[in-house]
Amino acid sequence: MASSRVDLDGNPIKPITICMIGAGGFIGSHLCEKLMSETPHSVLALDVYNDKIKHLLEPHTLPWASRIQFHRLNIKHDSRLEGLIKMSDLTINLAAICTPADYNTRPLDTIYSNFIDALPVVKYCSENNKRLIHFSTCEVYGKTIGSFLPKDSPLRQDPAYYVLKEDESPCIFGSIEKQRWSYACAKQLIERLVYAEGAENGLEFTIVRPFNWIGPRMDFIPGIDGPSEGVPRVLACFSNNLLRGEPLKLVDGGQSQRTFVYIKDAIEAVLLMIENPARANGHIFNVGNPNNEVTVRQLAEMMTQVYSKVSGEAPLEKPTIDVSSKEFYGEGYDDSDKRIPDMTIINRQLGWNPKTSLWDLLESTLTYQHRTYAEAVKKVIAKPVAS
Ligand SMILES: NC(=O)c1ccc[n+]([C@@H]2O[C@H](COP(=O)([O-])OP(=O)(O)OC[C@H]3O[C@@H](n4cnc5c(N)ncnc54)[C@H](O)[C@@H]3O)[C@@H](O)[C@H]2O)c1
Ligand SMILES: O=c1ccn([C@@H]2O[C@H](COP(=O)(O)OP(=O)(O)O[C@H]3OC[C@](O)(CO)[C@H]3O)[C@@H](O)[C@H]2O)c(=O)[nH]1
Repeated sequence: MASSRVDLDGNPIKPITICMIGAGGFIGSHLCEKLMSETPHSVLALDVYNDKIKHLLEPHTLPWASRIQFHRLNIKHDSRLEGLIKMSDLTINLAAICTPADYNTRPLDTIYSNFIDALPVVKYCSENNKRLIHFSTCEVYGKTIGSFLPKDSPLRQDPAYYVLKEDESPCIFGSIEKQRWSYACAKQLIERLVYAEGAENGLEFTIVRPFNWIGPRMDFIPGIDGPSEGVPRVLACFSNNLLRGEPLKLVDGGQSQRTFVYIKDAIEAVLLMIENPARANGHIFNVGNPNNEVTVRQLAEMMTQVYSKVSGEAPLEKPTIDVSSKEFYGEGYDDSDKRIPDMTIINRQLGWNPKTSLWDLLESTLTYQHRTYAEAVKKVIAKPVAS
């Protein structure tokens, strides 16, 4: 495996050590899995949790045991961080608060997590001449230009008004009291800082803008492996509703549009960035699937159908219910209207294209959700409520 790997230009790929911050999360767990099963690279996995990568860490007889090391640490205050970055060839920073329910209700934590806490990571990489892959977000684009046109304007159909391009599209956020944008704004500023370190101090960097990557292990099911009152991202919210046999909640009518990409397709793109530094350095990449666009309402309808297929349970007569954003997320929520990634740059630099249709990715993901959670949810529902 190690000797036969070549990069996109035919050069042999040397094994490297990667300092992966936030390795215990959704994306980190899939990236660790890929690196362990298909590459010779080593990972220093940093996170406050490791539940999602336990299967890669134990037992110690696993074939990759010598190539992955977990370090339980909080990057907010841990003096080991610089040493771990120095020991590595590449740092990948995934650590963040990145659930929209937190952006308007915990704006300070959101801004600290996505900007302040990332500062030392950028600084240590720059000072020690270490390459950095920093995870940003598609949310830095905010709203589309088209969303400001009159509802009946024909220009709304023109891709120039909605397709999001790394090097051309503006970042359009709402007013300051719409605290939803605290996350996007913090991510935008850290992107600018990384970019400036590249321009002024020669930092070798790549910035990734994920467009709604979804799949197994995303977030948590409230009351099962996360807080009962917690609000995860839409895949886990809708999975939770389906597992409990309750209607899926459509925020403000579910009219917002998203493109969803299968986590396993997206991880292929990250691996290409890791192994092709000459093609990836200095670039910002959209990583998404422009062919998988739906409104949130359509997503709910499709998930209802797919879940019925994989669980064998008939769908509810009324599978969705409308809720206002104020009721669901609280004061200060706002939304991105539409997110279609332009794929020119990632295509040109890395030749990457997503493969999996929305139906197929939902089928494998909901099969996982049903297998992992259905029994536990049934038990919780069956428990009599204490009076
Ligand atoms: N999943 C997506 O579709 C998506 C979309 C846009 C952007 N992103 C970005 O990708 C990155 C990873 O996202 P994810 O979906 O895997 O989220 P996640 O919440 O599953 O993973 C983040 C991980 O970072 C860890 N972490 C947070 N703060 C930390 C700290 N101070 N010290 C140590 N560890 C810390 C968390 O414990 C968690 O395991 C984030 O930066 C996010 O903003 C993801
Ligand atoms: O029960 C629900 C939950 C959510 N919605 C609506 O679905 C849309 C998507 O919501 P979600 O996936 O939670 O988050 P966003 O796409 O808005 O934001 C994420 O995008 C990338 C990332 O940066 C990290 O993943 C994050 O910020 C939205 O319109 C919700 O209102 C619903 O109707 N019902």
